Amino acid sequence: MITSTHDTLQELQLERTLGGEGREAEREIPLIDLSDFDTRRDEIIDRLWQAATDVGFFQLVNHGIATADIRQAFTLAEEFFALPDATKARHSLKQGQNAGWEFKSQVRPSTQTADQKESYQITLPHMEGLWPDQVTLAEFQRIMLDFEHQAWQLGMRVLSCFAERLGFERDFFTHAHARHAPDYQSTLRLLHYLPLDRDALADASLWRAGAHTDFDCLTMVFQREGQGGLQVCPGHEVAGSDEGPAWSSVVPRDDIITCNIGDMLMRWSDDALKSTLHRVRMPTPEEADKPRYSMAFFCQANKDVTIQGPLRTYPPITAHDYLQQRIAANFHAVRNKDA
Ligand SMILES: O=C(O)CCC(=O)C(=O)O
Ligand SMILES: [Fe+2]
Repeated sequence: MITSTHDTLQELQLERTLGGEGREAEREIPLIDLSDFDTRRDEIIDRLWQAATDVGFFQLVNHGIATADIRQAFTLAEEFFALPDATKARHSLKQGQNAGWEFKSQVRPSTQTADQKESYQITLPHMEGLWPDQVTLAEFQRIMLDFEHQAWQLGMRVLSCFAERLGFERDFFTHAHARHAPDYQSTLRLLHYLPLDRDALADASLWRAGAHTDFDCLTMVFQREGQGGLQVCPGHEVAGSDEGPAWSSVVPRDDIITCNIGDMLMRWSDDALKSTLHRVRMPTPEEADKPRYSMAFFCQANKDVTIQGPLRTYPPITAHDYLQQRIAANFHAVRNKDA
C-alpha cells in the first residue's frame, strides 16, 4: 500500500523548489578511468570518493562494458520504441513495480508537468508478460538481460569502492542488491525523449525530464554521442545566487558511462555522498525534430534491506518503503489508483 507520507521526505521538498529555468555554468564532471581495476583499486577509490562527495556525478571510461554491446542495446531500444503504440501497450507499466512501458506518465514534483518521454523498464522479478516476443523483436529479451547483468556487475564494482570507504564489508552492497533474490528491485530503464514541435518548444513549463534527484544508490546512464541534454546542478550551487541555480551540461560519448549518486546512498552514507539534482533540458530548435535516446541502470537495494548509515543520521527505512514513496510522488496515476 502506498501512503501519503511521501510528502514528508526531505528529498521531495528540495525537488519541488527547483522546476525553473535557472542559468547555465561550465563545470567539469570528473572522468575516472577504471582500467587495471584490481591493481589500481586504491587510486580509483580515491577518485570515486572525491567525485561523489563533491559534485555527486562522475563519468567512467575503460569500464569493461564493450561499446559494441552498448550500441547493440541502443539499437534494440530504438526498435522497441518504433513499435506501434498498440504493441507497446501490451507491455504496459505494472503499477508501482518499475517494469514495463509508459508514455508521458511521469510527472516530476519539480515541474508538475509530464516528462516529454516514453520509457520501458526492466526489473527482473516483475517481467512476466512484459517481454516482446521473438516475432515482434527477436533477441530483445536475451540481449537486454545480458546488458542488465553487465550493468549490475559494474554497478556492484563501483559500490564496492564506496562500501570500503564507508567502513562496510567490500561486498556489502552486492549482498544488498542480490540479483537473483525475489525482492530484487534494481532497474534498467530504456528512455526515448520525443521529437518536439514548435508549440511544445515554446512552452516553458515542459521538460524532457524535469529537475530531480534519483531515488536509488547509484545510477549509470548510457548516452549517445550528439544527443546531449543532461544537465547537473551540484547541491552547493542550488541556493547559490540571486540568478537562481547553475546548471552544467554533461557531454555524452558512446564509450563513457555517466554516473551519479542517488538518495538511497546519500542516506546510507549519512550524507557524505551527494545525490545531485539533474534534468534533461528541452532540445534546441536544431535538435527538436530529432529524438534522444538514453539508457539508465538504477542500483536500488533489494526491498527487504534496511537503509541506515553507520552514524544513524536518519531513522531506518526499508528499501521497499523508501522506493514506494518516491514512485508514488512521480507517477500520479499509480498513486491515485492505490491511494
Ligand atoms: O536521459 C538522461 O540522460 C538522464 C535520465 C535521468 O536522469 C533519469 O532517468 O533519472
Ligand atoms: Fe535521473
